[in-house]
Amino acid sequence: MKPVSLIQFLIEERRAGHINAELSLLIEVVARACKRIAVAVNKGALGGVLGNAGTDNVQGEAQKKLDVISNEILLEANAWGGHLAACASEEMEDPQPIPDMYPKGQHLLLFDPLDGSSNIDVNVSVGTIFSVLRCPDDVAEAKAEHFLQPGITQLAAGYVVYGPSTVLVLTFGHGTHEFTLDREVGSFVLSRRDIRIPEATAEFAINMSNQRHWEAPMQRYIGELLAGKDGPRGKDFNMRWVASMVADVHRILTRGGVFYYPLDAKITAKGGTGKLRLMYEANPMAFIVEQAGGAATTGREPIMGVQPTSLHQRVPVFLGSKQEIEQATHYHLQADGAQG
Ligand SMILES: O=P(O)(O)OC[C@H]1O[C@](O)(COP(=O)(O)O)[C@@H](O)[C@@H]1O
Ligand SMILES: [Mg+2]
Ligand SMILES: [Mg+2]
Repeated sequence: MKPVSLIQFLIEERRAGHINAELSLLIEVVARACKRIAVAVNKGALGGVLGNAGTDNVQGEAQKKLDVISNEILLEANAWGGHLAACASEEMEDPQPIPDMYPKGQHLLLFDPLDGSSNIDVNVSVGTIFSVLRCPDDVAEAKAEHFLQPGITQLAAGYVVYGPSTVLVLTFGHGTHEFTLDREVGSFVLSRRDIRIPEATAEFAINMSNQRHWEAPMQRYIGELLAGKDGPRGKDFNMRWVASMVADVHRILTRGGVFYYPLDAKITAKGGTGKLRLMYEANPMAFIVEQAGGAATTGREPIMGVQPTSLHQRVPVFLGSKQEIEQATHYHLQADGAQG
């Protein structure tokens, strides 16, 4: 079979009426920016890109040099094309409108420029996550409030994993597709069309060090997985935790599995609502996973049904193989019912 490039795929999607020319350009621009990020990540110590930037982001987290570099690459690439009204990022408190000197478009782009920051310095996979929304009509200057749309309204979502190979995964709501970067040619080439996540799995991903802080239904669910063949589930489960959501989700899209970042007492004690960010981590990943036949909830409701109230809002994240996500969500709702 002849290789299908990302550009060719985007043309096909336009012909099928799944996207318009502006969204196609937006994806091309994001993919090009991610190729530049891949080069920076790949240079590592030789490019002087490792280590801390010496600044904190809006969430009070120490920024790595690559967090800042990746954010700048994405902003610069997207400023001029006429395909966007504004960008919002994990690394910026407020959205950045397209400068007045450039034409404005109809789309809003949200991104986590570098996901898995703690893995940068140890040469483990990191990534970029993005989500695309439509800017409401008649908005002269897009502000945070215009981004506050539930995940169900996303027009596109994707991520790029910078691992042994650089891989882009994309959805427009018509299946989830994977492209691998051909470094010699410099283009993304379709490597899997219409990815499917198996409904059942025997592999889970969670940061077990938080176990004692979890809510009772989470303790119960993971306890049953750990009990394996001897417990109520009657089968053994394996565990993986990369600590880069992109890499953990990519494994799930490759061989099935589930990923959990539940609420815990450490988070709630600080008034928090989760660890992962709704608008540029949870929503795009939920869209990608659901389009591949998986499920994505907060443990209580579908992630993409959550009405955002702020740009950097955090939510618990349960996603992956359907049967497990349904079971874990059922335990939470059952516990809520018993309490209420
Ligand atoms: O430090 P922990 O608890 O293992 O958390 C890891 C999680 O945090 C994240 O790194 C958060 O993303 P950022 O690196 O973009 O802040 C996820 O990718 C990952 O799943
Ligand atoms: Mg992240
Ligand atoms: Mg990040």
